[in-house]
Amino acid sequence: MGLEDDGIAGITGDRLPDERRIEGDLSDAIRPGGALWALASAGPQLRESAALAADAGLAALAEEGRPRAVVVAGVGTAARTGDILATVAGPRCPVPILGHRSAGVPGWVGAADVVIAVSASGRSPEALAAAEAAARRGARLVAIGAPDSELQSLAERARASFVAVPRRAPARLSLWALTVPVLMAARELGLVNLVEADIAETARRLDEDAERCRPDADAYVNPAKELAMNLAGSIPVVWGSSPLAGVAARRFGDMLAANSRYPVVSGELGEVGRGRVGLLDGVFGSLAEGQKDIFADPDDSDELTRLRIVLMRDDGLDGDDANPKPDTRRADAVADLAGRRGVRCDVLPAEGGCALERLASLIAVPDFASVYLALAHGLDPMRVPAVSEMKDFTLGSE
Ligand SMILES: O=P(O)(O)OC[C@H]1O[C@](O)(CO)[C@@H](O)[C@@H]1O
Repeated sequence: MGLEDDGIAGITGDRLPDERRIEGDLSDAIRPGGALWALASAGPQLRESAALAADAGLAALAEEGRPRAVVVAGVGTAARTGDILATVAGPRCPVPILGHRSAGVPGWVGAADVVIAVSASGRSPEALAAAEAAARRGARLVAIGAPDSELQSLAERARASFVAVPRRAPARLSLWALTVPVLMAARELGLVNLVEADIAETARRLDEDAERCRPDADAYVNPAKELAMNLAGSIPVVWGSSPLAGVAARRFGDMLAANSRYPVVSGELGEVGRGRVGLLDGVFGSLAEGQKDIFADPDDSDELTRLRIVLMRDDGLDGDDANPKPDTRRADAVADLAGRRGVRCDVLPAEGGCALERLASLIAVPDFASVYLALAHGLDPMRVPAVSEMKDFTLGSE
């Protein structure tokens, strides 16, 4: 049993959310190792990880020049770091950046490529197999994960760079600690333009958002509690208005599924506009809104389940050479379509002066909201028996 979702302690929790649960005693979640504690440490996590990566000898990566391609290998949150790298590098990046979520590496990977193997625990079979395959094929390898792990031994045997990220929380609560070394490796390769001030500003924003979302701030001043209660009892639909916002939307989907255990639809508006937007006209969209009994008891479990849209809106940044300004028409259209059907749409705007900070501005509050939503249902966000059982099954079958 480790930090990750340990213990099949039975499923506790209440089908109906109750706001009083997040206004009361949250000592379990704020104690060191608890979910709110881990999220509140996002800023320090990012700073610490940047310092560790700076000492990890990543500069050696640049010695062989620009690679043909970069593969970021891992699963779950580790794989999300590859999506973040791709979005921070932007569509004009001269080298393809590919997230690889299954064991090993794609067949074409060879000596001209760089493989970044990421695993918070340092023992996911997918990341280990990727690191092994990269070393065998002579690709440049960087490994990122827990100190004294199998991944570290493998990296040492392959004489590859290893960034030891201390493991203080489950992978999904260590996003920033895992992401920064990936970005810093890509910076050495000349693929992202990330200056120290960007890292400092992003960490500062994470600190400020943690302060706004702190447990003793009531829902009317706490944006995460407010978002959690707006989503309570609904099917959340999280759409991002640009590639960057799309990554944040999928991240919110990960967190709502794992922490709050809500079914979520998430994606980027470019693809959504081609079909998924039809959800607005469906059983949980306009049909539910049309048949809603406005006098119904909100605690009545027969009340129709409805969609709630969370629109992560990124209007881009003037003068950002890596990322052209996104087309904002789809975001306007979705908000309008939802409004005309009576489907609630909360808009979260991206803020900040660089891609990383803008991403953080779309991730921090929703991360907290996913934990508050779990707590409002009496669920323990740190214990997800289905995840542990699934792991046991898959490891057992190997
Ligand atoms: O980063 P690690 O330790 O390789 O774990 C990968 C993924 O496996 C899980 O533990 C379970 O699926 C996720 O929470 C995590 O993101």
